Amino acid sequence: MYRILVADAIKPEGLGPLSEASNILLIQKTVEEAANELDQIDAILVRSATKVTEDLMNRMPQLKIIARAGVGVDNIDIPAATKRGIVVVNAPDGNTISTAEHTFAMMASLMRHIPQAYASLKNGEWKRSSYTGTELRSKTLGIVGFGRIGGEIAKRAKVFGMEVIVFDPFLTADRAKKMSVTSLPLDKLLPKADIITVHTPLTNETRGLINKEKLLTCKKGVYVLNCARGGILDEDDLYEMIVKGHVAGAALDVFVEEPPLGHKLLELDNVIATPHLGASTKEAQLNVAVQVAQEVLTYFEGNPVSSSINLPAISKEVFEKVQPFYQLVQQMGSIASQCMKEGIQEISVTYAGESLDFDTAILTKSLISGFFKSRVDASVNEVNALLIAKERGITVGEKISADSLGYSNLISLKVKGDNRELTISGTYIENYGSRIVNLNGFKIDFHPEENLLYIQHTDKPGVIGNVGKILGDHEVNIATMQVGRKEAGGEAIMVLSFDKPLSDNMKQFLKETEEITFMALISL
Ligand SMILES: NC(=O)c1ccc[n+]([C@@H]2O[C@H](COP(=O)([O-])OP(=O)(O)OC[C@H]3O[C@@H](n4cnc5c(N)ncnc54)[C@H](O)[C@@H]3O)[C@@H](O)[C@H]2O)c1
Ligand SMILES: O=C(O)CC[C@@H](O)C(=O)O
Repeated sequence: MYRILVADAIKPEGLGPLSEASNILLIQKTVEEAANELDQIDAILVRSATKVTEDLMNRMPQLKIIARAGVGVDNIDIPAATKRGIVVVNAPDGNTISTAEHTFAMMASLMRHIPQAYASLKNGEWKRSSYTGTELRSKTLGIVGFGRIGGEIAKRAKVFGMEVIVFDPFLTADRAKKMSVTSLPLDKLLPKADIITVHTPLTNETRGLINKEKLLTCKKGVYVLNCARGGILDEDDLYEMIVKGHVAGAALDVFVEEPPLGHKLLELDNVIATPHLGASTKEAQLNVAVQVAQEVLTYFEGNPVSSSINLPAISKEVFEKVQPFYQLVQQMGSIASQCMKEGIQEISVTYAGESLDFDTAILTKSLISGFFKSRVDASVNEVNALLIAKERGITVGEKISADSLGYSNLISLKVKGDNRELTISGTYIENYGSRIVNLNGFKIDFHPEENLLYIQHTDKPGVIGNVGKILGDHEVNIATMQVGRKEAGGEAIMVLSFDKPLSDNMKQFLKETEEITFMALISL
């Protein structure tokens, strides 16, 4: 049974797939309310209120996945989660439209003083001339951060007859052209814009991105908006620039500290604000809940998730292509690791064949996690596998080869240890499953079963019979046996599978067969 803590207000209708699953228990409590059961929690679902710090993660030793019902993950300590092998997923586009619409509503309200006029009217006043506004038409809108929300705002601005200029260091010329916007460096955008709205994530680079120095390069009378994350617009600098009359007004949905109780910016008449409402619509909340519920379910079904922050992003089409190889590579990594019980310097994997024609990074991570699971512990997964390899000074390489040796797909692994090397190749055959087709240069063909014994020996009459006899004498039933050799009388291998795990003692008995040069018990 997986225990999932729903720590923030997430729309229950969206959690249907989780509440219907028989192996999942949903616990709707805050972290404080669940204090006594944190050590049993497998997944946590949050919005922006709960801060998932390293300390909180330490109180949750079983935690496997953190799901953010929204976009921004600045309330989650991603490096700490990655180190622990905890997958972090979000709902990247479920609230895009709502936030774009909210930003637009804020912009119109700011330019027409709607909140101030409303408050005045409610106060019994009728001050029409005090609230003369400015049209949006023909104004230049500067969008800083041109991702999903930035793009939706541009579409709406164009319909209002605005000119749109954007700054985003990762924007391609192609997307700028498709969206009919002018892409400019930040220092060129700022002096041109009548209104500036920021839509970047909050990172070390974007914290304070728009500060006093930058605001001074803007037109006198510029309007600014922040419906992304508190701190992208430096709050102290913004306050000063408004008070000095350089900035005409600001619209803020987000703050460095939330709630921003007693914040000096809220005292200014030309600052309008909402309490982080960008994503607060029925539609967005349902969308994000459905998206994260599906991701968590996918994860607990043992399948790769599609919107992880600390794993490579993977589309539905790629997911379908990856799935057949996902377990095969983990098993290959695990076999290699159990056959190479020594210090490892290098692991390299080669992908060949048409059915492996996708970004194989996720497979390499899965393979490396399989390699480390038997060495480190079960908390190794695709999230932290490469980090663990790096920490241990192991180089991981990935190559694509045109030669799949006649297979429709072929994955080959080479592990270089302090004293030996090991190679292993596997393939996935539709309707037939995973096969290991080469081990240490020996052609072979076996299905990676749960309990295996790998023996390398001199090719002599009686060796196979002797191994069978020793196992039989100890009441061990052989389920399958595959043999391979390069040439008669040279080195040969056998791979045996069993219904039950083989005890370590059996290795001692088998070692008496002097032709055996190497042996490894493998459990998958
Ligand atoms: N107010 C709300 O309720 C609410 C709701 C949803 C999202 N958000 C926030 O809105 C922001 C944007 O969300 P999104 O879904 O559009 O994200 P996105 O990832 O689609 O877009 C962000 C864009 O910022 C760009 N960027 C990154 N670093 C930059 C830099 N240094 N300078 C300029 N551009 C940079 C990226 O290239 C990307 O195109 C995020 O901060 C998110 O947390 C707020
Ligand atoms: O949970 C919320 O309402 C805020 C969501 C928003 O800030 C986001 O980043 O998705």
